[in-house]
Amino acid sequence: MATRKPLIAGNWKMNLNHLEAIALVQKIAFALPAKYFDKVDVTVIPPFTDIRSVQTVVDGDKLLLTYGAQDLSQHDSGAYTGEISGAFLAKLGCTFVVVGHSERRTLHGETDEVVLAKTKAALRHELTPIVCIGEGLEIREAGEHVAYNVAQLKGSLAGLSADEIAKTVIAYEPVWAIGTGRVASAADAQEVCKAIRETLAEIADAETAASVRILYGGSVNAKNVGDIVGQTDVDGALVGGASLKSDEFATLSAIAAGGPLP
Ligand SMILES: O=C(CO)COP(=O)(O)O
Repeated sequence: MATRKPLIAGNWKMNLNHLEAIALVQKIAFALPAKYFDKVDVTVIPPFTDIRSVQTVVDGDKLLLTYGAQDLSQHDSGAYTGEISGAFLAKLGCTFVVVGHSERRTLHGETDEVVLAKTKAALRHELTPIVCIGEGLEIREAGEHVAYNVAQLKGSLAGLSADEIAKTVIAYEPVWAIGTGRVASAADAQEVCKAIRETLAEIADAETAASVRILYGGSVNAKNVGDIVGQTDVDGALVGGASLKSDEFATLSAIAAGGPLP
């Protein structure tokens, strides 16, 4: 079976200006010595306006953490006021780009079709899309969460080749667990992440499914990350609030690396 290196991605959402971003990246780098990076990939996902500054710190200090963006346009250039091209993100040295976060799906009406188009745009520019899916509370309470996530995954990756799917990361983020402090149990996370991997085997192949990293997101912190990333099909976490605290983010990254604590 493929070995999947854990990935911890810090989604800063709309927090921190570019000066605050520089300070946070420096603090994370200080708190997380180089030795951890053999066992965990760590990335920060700041707002667009911070990325150039983050690039300067990462390159200047030769940091091992990577960075990415929270969204991109499905188009490469043109009359799309306010949109950001994947070409620009690639030029800034971004490794990852989040697509289809539930806040974009809900607040900006992004459908699976839009998420698919953005996933394709990311792949065109050699960015790794972190494709987000996740059910709301009503779906969970109705016990329909597995089928719902499988359908959302299929819609968001429809028509991609196995090679393209192999270049993605999938994030399962139950909407009811985001920013609420209500984390899914490790077993809840595993149930859906396992179904995601089985679906990847169906739409791509078993080898691809075994290689793709699947993250859990929703109220992840240093206390619960160990249990969550200990699950067979959970390969890391997409972290919101806790990614804004350097010590906590470094600690949870070290836990995902298998320790010891920094
Ligand atoms: O949405 C999230 C990450 O993308 C999760 O946010 P919280 O960790 O703040 O719940």
